[in-house]
Amino acid sequence: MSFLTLTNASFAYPNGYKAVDRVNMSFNKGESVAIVGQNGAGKTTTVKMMNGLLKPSEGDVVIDGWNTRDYTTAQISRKVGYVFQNPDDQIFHNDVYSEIEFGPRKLGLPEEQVKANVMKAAELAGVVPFLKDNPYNLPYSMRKFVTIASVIAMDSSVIILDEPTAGQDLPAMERLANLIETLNQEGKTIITITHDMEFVVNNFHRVIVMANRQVIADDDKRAIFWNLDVLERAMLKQPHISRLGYSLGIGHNILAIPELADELAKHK
Ligand SMILES: Nc1ncnc2c1ncn2[C@@H]1O[C@H](COP(=O)(O)OP(=O)(O)OP(=O)(O)O)[C@@H](O)[C@H]1O
Repeated sequence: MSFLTLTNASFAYPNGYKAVDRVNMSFNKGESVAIVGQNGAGKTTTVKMMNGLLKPSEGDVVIDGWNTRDYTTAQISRKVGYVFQNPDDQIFHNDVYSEIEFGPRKLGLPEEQVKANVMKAAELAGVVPFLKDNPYNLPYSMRKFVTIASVIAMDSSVIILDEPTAGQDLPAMERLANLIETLNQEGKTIITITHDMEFVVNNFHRVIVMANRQVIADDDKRAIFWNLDVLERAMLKQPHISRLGYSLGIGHNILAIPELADELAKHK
């Protein structure tokens, strides 16, 4: 049985706008999944239903046997952590250490465990040198890692990263890749929302495509990035290497540079 399941889940905002319409998706432990689609497709609304920040107007969201209707967001955050798109919507402490320790402390973990969780999360996110700093004295890109650390410190089974690559440089992208791999290896499910198809190719296995408030495809990344009909419907582009292969008329399933090199060698 899946760890997290959305069944015909819809959500309408208080102004009546239906942002998500009968979405079905499910996730197992240890998966890495990217949710992609145009702005306004309903991605953020969907993931906010996964950690109880929003409760479905219709349908169900069930996490590890818990229907989110029956639990508070604080209770659900033990199982599913959500890193906000904008770190400034999440940060509310005056120093990085306090920001990261807030979650595990709220869980009532023993003091030693809180410390261990904070240090592990801070190391993975690369924020150890800034633990005493005020988060608002750090650049935006580093504030994002502070919020990632504060969710990792909760040790939830599922971690959702909403647009983690926005404004990040190469070392930061490497740090992100490393933390995703480490958490996946620990059996955690990592779900991201992103517009960065290279980030998807390099770090995720499965891709869910949303368009116009619904899921239009859910498959292995290779199948998605070579389904040109789905990409067109969602107004998405293939990753660079796939596009190059496509325009050269070779390798109708390639995603990575070594695969393109192999194909080119065959055509010499
Ligand atoms: N609080 C709100 N009240 C009313 N409508 C909202 C609210 N928040 C979002 N919406 C609308 O719901 C739709 C879906 O928004 P959502 O943020 O889920 O999309 P998204 O796919 O995540 O897009 P983005 O990539 O821009 O974050 C958008 O049209 C948005 O304007």
